[in-house]
This record gives sequence, structure tokens and C-alpha cells, in this order.
Amino acid sequence: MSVSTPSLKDELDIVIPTIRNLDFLEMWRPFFQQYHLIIVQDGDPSKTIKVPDGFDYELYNRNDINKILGPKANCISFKDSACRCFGYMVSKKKYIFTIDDDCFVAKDPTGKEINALEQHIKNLLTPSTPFFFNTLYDPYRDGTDFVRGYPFSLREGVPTAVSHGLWLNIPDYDAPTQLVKPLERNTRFVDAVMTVPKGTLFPMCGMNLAFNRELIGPAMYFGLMGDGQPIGRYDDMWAGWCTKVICDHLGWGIKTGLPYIWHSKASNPFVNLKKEYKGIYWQEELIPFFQSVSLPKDCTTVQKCYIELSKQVKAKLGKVDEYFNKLADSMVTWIEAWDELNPSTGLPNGSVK
Ligand SMILES: O=c1ccn([C@@H]2O[C@H](COP(=O)(O)OP(=O)(O)O[C@H]3O[C@@H](CO)[C@H](O)[C@H]3O)[C@@H](O)[C@H]2O)c(=O)[nH]1
Ligand SMILES: [Mn+2]
Repeated sequence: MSVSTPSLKDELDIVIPTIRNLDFLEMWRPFFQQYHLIIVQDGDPSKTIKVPDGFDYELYNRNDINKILGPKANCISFKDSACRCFGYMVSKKKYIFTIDDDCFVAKDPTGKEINALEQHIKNLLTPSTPFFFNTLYDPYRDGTDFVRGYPFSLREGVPTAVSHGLWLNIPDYDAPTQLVKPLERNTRFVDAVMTVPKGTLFPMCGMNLAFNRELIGPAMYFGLMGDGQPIGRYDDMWAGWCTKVICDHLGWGIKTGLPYIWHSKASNPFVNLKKEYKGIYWQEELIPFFQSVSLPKDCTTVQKCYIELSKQVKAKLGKVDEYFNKLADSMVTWIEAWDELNPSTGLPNGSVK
């Protein structure tokens, strides 16, 4: 008999970056209506974003971000979905779920509508297993367990910091792949949740993502992207690589797999190529950098890890491109702004006063 999942309705905010009206919320109403929304309006702040009636929300546009952060607002991207991380910073809740406004409710193979948020909550409230791979995947799901040979000393698992969901229909492909496979759609529903093993990086997509903000929030900086920047569409990737090396260091887990959402809109591959192209060759240097990152033992909080990481970015990636010196400085500004808005966080191993 499966245990019901707590709604966490007073402990979770839903963060939506947007440049459009939010009619997509109508489809999510049964699943989202009881939650508080944080809408980060990108682009022209004079534009009015329509939010369907009945939702409890706060909305921040660029003027609000500038007013709240002052000069530190420069670390928040403009004209890129990376702006969403401002929502993580101003939230006061323990958990965050972030979703794009072109993501809709998907159906499982039985035709049942998927409550993506409920699955993310299940993923976050059950432990992760980064130190030893369970071949029956998530051992904490109903109807499965650890398999023979799995060390009992590791079966307690570790806290789950991130739950990374997937997408039916339009997959999150990079521009070159979109260009060569414009009609490819993801129709494969894989009924699995897995922990990303320790020491392994992964491409974190921000369109269907949840995390424990009290644990890993300060690492979820989506970088300097969009207007005035040489790169875009690497916001979630950067945050995912920083988050994964910090989770590995602090002994927390990241899960990927269920839940699926239905991603409805393929953004323009040519526009995407212009945003991504530097990232496509820079990442051949970024990945070895993150694979080689080692954080000192005295980095016992996410903030300390992140500041140390920013120093290593400056020392080792600054020679790849001047952009990484700017990004390293922005990483520090992000932490300063985070701590200003969230004075009680930053205790050892993510504990909160
Ligand atoms: O300038 C912008 C553009 C868009 N947004 C909002 O961000 C999300 C994602 O936008 P969209 O769905 O149009 O773009 P995708 O290519 O599908 O997004 C994928 O790439 C990642 C960006 O790095 C993103 O997380 C992936 O889903 C929507 O909510 C737009 O309204 C924006 O705020 N500013
Ligand atoms: Mn999209």
C-alpha cells in the first residue's frame, strides 16, 4: 500500500521565468493552485504578464530586481531564462520547483495525467544513493528495494538535494542536434528514477527541476547569460555542474528521471545556435575542469564551497576566456546577495538556525 506524499504546500515555492502570459497554468491548476508562485518576468518590465485568476503569486520584473539588489543585480541575467535564479534567492521556502511556461501536464503510458510536482516531492523526500549504484534503480520506490550485493552500510542513503525531471515531445536538445533532427520527438516514457553517481557530471536542464533550497540553494546560480553576454542556454548547465561537485563534496544526492512534463515548444535552432556556439567548444574545457575540482575539507557550507569554486574558475578558466573572470566575480556577488536576503542560511552542511 503506497504511502501518500505530503503536499509541502507551505514549504515549497514554484518559480517560473517568463516573457509570456501564463495561460499554461490553467492545465496545471489541479496540481499547482495550492502553491505560492514566484514569477520572474524577463525582458521589458513595462509589459503586463497575465496570470490566470486564483493563483497566489508574487511577480518580479527587472525594475524590481534592480531595486532589491541594487548594484548586485548585475549578477542576474537579462533576456535569458537564467533570470529564474532570482526567484530562488527571494523565496523563503525550503523547496523550489521551477518550470518553463511551455511545459504542460504529460500523460503516463496508461493515459493518466502526471502530477510532476508530487513526483519531485517524492524524489526529494527520499534518500539518494550516489556511492553505490542500485541496478533496480530507486530502491525507495514502492515495490522495489536494494538488490543482493548492495552494502547494508550504504542502504540508509544520503539527503537528496536535487530532483531532475524529463520531457516528452520536444527533448532538450542543443541547437546542432535540433538542426539535424528537427522532427525528432521524445515518445519514450522510462519509468525510472536514478541517483547520478558520485564523481559523475550530468547536463542539468532547468525546465522541470526541483531542489531542496535549504540544502543547495546558494549553488543554484544560473550564471551570466543573455543580454550583453557571449553565451546563452548554458545557465542550467553551469548551475548543474557547480551543484553536482558541491553535492559530491558535501555528501548529498541528485536524482534524475521521473517526472515527465510535456515540452510543447521547440525554440528556434538558429537563434539557439547563436546563443550556444561558444558553450559548445568551451565545454570541452569546462567538463575536465569540473571533473578535476577538489574542495578543501574546511568548505563545510555551500557558500564556502561556492566561493572556493569561484576562485578555481578564475584561476583555471580565466585563461579560456575573459568571460570566466566576469562569471567568477558574479558567483561571489550572487553569494553576497544570497546571504543578504537569507541571513539565516550558510550553516555547516546546509543546516539552518
Ligand atoms: O529571454 C528569455 C527567453 C525565455 N524565457 C523563459 O524561459 C523559459 C524557457 O524558454 P523557452 O521555452 O522559450 O526556451 P527553450 O529553448 O525551450 O528553453 C530551454 O533552454 C533552457 C534555457 O537555458 C531552458 O531552461 C530550457 O527549457 C520560458 O519559461 C520562457 O518564458 C525568459 O525568461 N527569457
Ligand atoms: Mn521550452
